[in-house]
Amino acid sequence: MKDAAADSADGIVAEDVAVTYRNGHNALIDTTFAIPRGTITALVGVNGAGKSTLFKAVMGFVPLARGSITLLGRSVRDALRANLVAYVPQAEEVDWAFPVLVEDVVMMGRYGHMGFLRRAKQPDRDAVDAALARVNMTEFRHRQIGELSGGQRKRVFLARALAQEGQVILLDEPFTGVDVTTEEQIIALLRDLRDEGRVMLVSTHNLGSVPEFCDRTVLVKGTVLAHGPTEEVFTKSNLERAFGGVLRQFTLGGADLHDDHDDDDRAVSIFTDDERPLVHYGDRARTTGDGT
Ligand SMILES: Nc1ncnc2c1ncn2[C@@H]1O[C@H](COP(=O)(O)OP(=O)(O)OP(=O)(O)O)[C@@H](O)[C@H]1O
Repeated sequence: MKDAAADSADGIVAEDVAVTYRNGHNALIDTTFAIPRGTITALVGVNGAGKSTLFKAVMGFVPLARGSITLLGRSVRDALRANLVAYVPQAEEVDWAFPVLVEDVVMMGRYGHMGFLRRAKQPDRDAVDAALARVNMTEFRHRQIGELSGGQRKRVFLARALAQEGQVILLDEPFTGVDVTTEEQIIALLRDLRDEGRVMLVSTHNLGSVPEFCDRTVLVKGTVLAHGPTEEVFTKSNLERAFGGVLRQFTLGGADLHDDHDDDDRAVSIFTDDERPLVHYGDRARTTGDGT
C-alpha cells in the first residue's frame, strides 16, 4: 500500500477547488487534497457537506468556479474521454422501473470502448461475463434490474464499473441497504482493485468500517477539513469539527482516545452540545447521523 502523498500526482488531485451552484450556493470552497493510486479513500462528512458535489466535480458534471482537478495526471475531460472514470451511484439515483436486464446494465460500462454504433464485440461480451462472475451475479444476468435486492443492485453497478475497466472508481454510499456478507464481499473486491493499482473514492456514512478498509480519508464540510492516512485524519478534534458535536466516546482499532469506553468496542459516538446523540457508529452499525 502506498502512503506518501508525494506520488499522488497519478491519482486524484484537487487544488483549491470551489463549486458554486446556479442559485449562488457555495457547496465547496478551498478544496485541496491528493489521493495516490493503489488506495481506497473514504469521503466522510455530514449530510450536505459536499460529498456528492465533489463526486460531480470529479466527473465533470458541475463546472469549477475556481481551482483544478486532475485524474491520473490528466484533466477531467481527458480522463473521461479515455474512459478512465467509473461511477457506482447511490440507489436513489437509479430508475429501477426502467426495463433493462442486468447484463445490459453491465454492458453499458463498455459503451466508451465501442464505436459510434455501440455494437458489442467479443471482448465486450467477455468483459461483461468476467465482471458478472467477479461480483457473483452471473445467475442473475437475465433478470430485470427492478427485480433485484438492494445488495444485488449494488453488485450490478460494481460489475458495470469493472466492465468499464475504470481506473478511478467513485462509489457513492456502497454499503447503504446491504447486509454484512455483501458488505464484506464488496470490501474484498475493493481491496483487490486497490492491489491492481486503481484509485477508489468511497462516500460512506458507515464510519465504523472506514478504519477497517480505507487507507485514507478525506473529511469534508463545505471544504476539506483534513485528508491523509485514516489513522491521522480520524482524530477526536477532526471528527468533532466534521460532525459538529462533542465526542464523548471514541475508540479506534483498539487505540483508546477517550476514557468513557468499552475495551472491545470499536465505536464512534458523537453527541451534540445539548447531549443529543448525533451519531453512533460501531462496527457494522447501520445508524446514520444527520448533522443538518
Ligand atoms: N443543484 C443544487 N443547487 C443548489 N444547491 C445544491 C445543489 N445540490 C446540492 N446543493 C447544496 O450544496 C451543498 C452540498 O450538497 P451535497 O449534495 O454535495 O452534500 P452531500 O455531502 O452529498 O450530502 P448527503 O450526505 O446528504 O448526500 C448542500 O448545502 C446542498 O443543499
